[in-house]
Amino acid sequence: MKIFTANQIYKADKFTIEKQQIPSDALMERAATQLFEWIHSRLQGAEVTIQLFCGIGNNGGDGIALARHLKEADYNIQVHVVNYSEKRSKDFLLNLERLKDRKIWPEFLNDDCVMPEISPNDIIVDAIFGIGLNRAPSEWVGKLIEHINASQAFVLSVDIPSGLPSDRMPWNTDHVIRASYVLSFQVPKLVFFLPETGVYQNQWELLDIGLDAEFLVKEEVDYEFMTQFDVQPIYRPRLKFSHKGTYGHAVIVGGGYGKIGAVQMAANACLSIGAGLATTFVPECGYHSLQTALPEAMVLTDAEDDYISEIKIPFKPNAIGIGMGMGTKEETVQAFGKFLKEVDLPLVIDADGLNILSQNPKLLNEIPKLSILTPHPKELERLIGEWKNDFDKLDKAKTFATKHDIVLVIKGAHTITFYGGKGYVNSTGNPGMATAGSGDVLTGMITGLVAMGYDSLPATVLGVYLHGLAGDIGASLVSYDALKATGIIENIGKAYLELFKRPEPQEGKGA
Ligand SMILES: NC(=O)C1=CN([C@@H]2O[C@H](COP(=O)(O)OP(=O)(O)OC[C@H]3O[C@@H](n4cnc5c(N)ncnc54)[C@H](O)[C@@H]3O)[C@@H](O)[C@H]2O)[C@H](O)CC1
Ligand SMILES: [K+]
Repeated sequence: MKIFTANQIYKADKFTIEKQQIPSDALMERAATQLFEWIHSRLQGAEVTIQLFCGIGNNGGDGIALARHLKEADYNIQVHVVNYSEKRSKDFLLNLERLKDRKIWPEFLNDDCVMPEISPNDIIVDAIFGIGLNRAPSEWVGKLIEHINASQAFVLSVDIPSGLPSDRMPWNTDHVIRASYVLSFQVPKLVFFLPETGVYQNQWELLDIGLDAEFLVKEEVDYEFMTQFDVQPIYRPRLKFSHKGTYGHAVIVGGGYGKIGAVQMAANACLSIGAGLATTFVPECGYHSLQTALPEAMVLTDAEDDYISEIKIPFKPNAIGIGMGMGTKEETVQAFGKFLKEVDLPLVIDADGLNILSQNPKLLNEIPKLSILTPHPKELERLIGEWKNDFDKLDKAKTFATKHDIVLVIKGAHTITFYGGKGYVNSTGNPGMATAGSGDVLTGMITGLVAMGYDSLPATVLGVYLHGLAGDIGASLVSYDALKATGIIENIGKAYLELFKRPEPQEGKGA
């Protein structure tokens, strides 16, 4: 699913109005109808007070039109116009007239207004600013937003929490609505997925306002949100007349004294995702535990007992995952550097493989093209340097991936994969996956998919999605808190099955 910028949404708007030959307020009416139906199907006419805070742009217009629908269904409403500018939009004014025609007179809030009383039992509709916000809200509007945030009422934001710009950091973090729920139109907004800006909403959901399908299909975007619908076509079914050789031989290189488990989990995940064969390459000390814990895998050992000193693989594998539990001992750094020069297939590099790269930046030029790097935020910072904010992080990550022609995975609540100047935002996963070994499992899964013949980008996007989905299934069985990395591996099979269940209506999860 494409993630549009505000400008692209305006373009889609214009295109739709022209192609469908509808008046400009028709989209606002669709938006208001969808908002009303969402609310009405849940409240069923309940006697709760709904306080609508409407700006003077089209977001406010949506709110005003919604107020009319709510009134017609006999809801108990209070409408406030947050009068932050004299430049009222045409469709806002049109809907204000329609509201007045029904004898509803909104209260106009200005910079000298008394803050309206809000009970914690009220429902707030936040339609102050939408995607048109392009400068800091003035101080009194900021104070009104603080007042709403302090009310403890349920806050339903229209399109985007007011005060949150769609493509940059907020000017003042206190002057952004903390939404209980966001009903966003047609396409998700990038800010929902970033750690610093995703905190302004608990949950979001899309409402279809019928923007033109041709435009949605054709428009090129910088980011995509990878839903079940987007990931399904990547999957390649196993063939009837295939054998284990068809699904590739993966090698997992890593481990050290006390850190053999990382390799074991990666290799286990690699086989569980479907690789034909898996061989581990570990220091000698890992031999017995690996052979015992994972009988399906083969084991090659380094000459050293406790650490890796020379990486020798006596056959040509289809994929190599490297770095977990490997340490950054000088001999290991040398071995890793030498290996990078020799190897002629894309690698999946994680953990200490990444740490060695950031400590020895010259090695960055030796990374085989189309390799996949899977840093968590700290590892990413060591690789690309500090960032000012999430948007700066995305820019730096994109530049780094393009410069080295690699797939870069930024792990987190919504893992983002960069390749070819584009970012793919993952839709699965949960906080329970922030647990030891979760990253080793992901590396193993992606390595397995590469071994099976998937190209680097599809292997990564599919691997990240299934990893999150396996984690979601695991957490549904044992809770977020009790989920362990091995619990993710155990549910890879169920994740595959879930991938092909009938898609549910698009619903997002907040921060
Ligand atoms: N295609 C769609 O998705 C549709 C979306 N709709 C809704 O329209 C808004 C966007 O409306 P727009 O009028 O462009 O912007 P806002 O309502 O967000 O309004 C702000 C308005 O005020 C100016 N402004 C910006 N920042 C400030 C500020 N800090 N202080 C004062 N004034 C400011 C700016 O010039 C804007 O014009 C979208 O979010 C949806 O809710 C349509 O209803 C249907 C189609
Ligand atoms: K809003």
